[in-house]
Amino acid sequence: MRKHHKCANSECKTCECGLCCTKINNFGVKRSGIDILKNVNLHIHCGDLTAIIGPNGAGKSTLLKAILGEISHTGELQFLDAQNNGTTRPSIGYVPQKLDLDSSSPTSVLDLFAAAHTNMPIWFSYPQKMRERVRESLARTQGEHLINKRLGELSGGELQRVLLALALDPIPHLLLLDEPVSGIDQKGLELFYETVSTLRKNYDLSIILVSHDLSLVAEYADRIAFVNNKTIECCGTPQEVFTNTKVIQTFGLDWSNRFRRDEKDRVDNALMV
Ligand SMILES: Nc1ncnc2c1ncn2[C@@H]1O[C@H](COP(=O)(O)OP(=O)(O)OP(=O)(O)O)[C@@H](O)[C@H]1O
Repeated sequence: MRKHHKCANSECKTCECGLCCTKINNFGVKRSGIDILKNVNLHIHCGDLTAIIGPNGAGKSTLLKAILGEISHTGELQFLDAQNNGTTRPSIGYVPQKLDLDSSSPTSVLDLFAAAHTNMPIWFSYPQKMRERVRESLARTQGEHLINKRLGELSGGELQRVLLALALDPIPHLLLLDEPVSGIDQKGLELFYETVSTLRKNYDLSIILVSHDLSLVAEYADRIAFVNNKTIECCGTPQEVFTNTKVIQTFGLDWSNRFRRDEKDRVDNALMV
């Protein structure tokens, strides 16, 4: 049983973490009358990083948006605490794949947090307490120094860290991350995976991460769900998923071709039992 750190579920004071669970039961999504997802079932335990992989257009982002309630779906989203009591809906933090920002806007990182947490007009000077809270939030993702920066001047990786800190304030039951496909270099991506991995341990977070980087997924994910043909075709540990025939066929997985030499070594190490 996983040792209790600090449960992501604020209502769950005594649980041994690893026992809270978010259940996606029989999800279906139609867009413009066409099925995008059908019969999707997934259970996510707190403290687990679950990566969603699949070919382009398979429905990975659609699944996140459906869980978030941004697009309508059939089926049920259920949160069960350690005593197996269902709550109506888990609280959800979300980091989108991209954000369209006006680079000339004067809005700062502090303004963004203030807008999310208060209804103070942004020309007010913020109380010291608010600044401290924002600094603390940003510290979770090593972003304290970004507090006074304008959003438009943040790099892709910095913006991702700010959005991650915002999604964690307050700590949600479930954290949804849609990995950016552009704007972040490999080093920035690795830092992001490391931060996410540490956060899930420290806060026993349930995390769903849509990813396009199979080697980082192999290294950091506890479980992987493979979305293909409108549903989850296979779900399990990295080793189970990356040795699944459908996954191998879909990604043309010949490790020696798919990954650079150094990446291949990392994947092979991550897959070793
Ligand atoms: N508003 C919409 N109306 C109709 N079809 C849509 C709409 N939005 C997305 N789709 C379709 O739904 C399918 C799934 O899209 P989605 O963005 O979820 O895929 P994805 O797996 O996240 O892709 P990628 O890896 O390229 O980011 C695609 O075929 C897409 O064209």
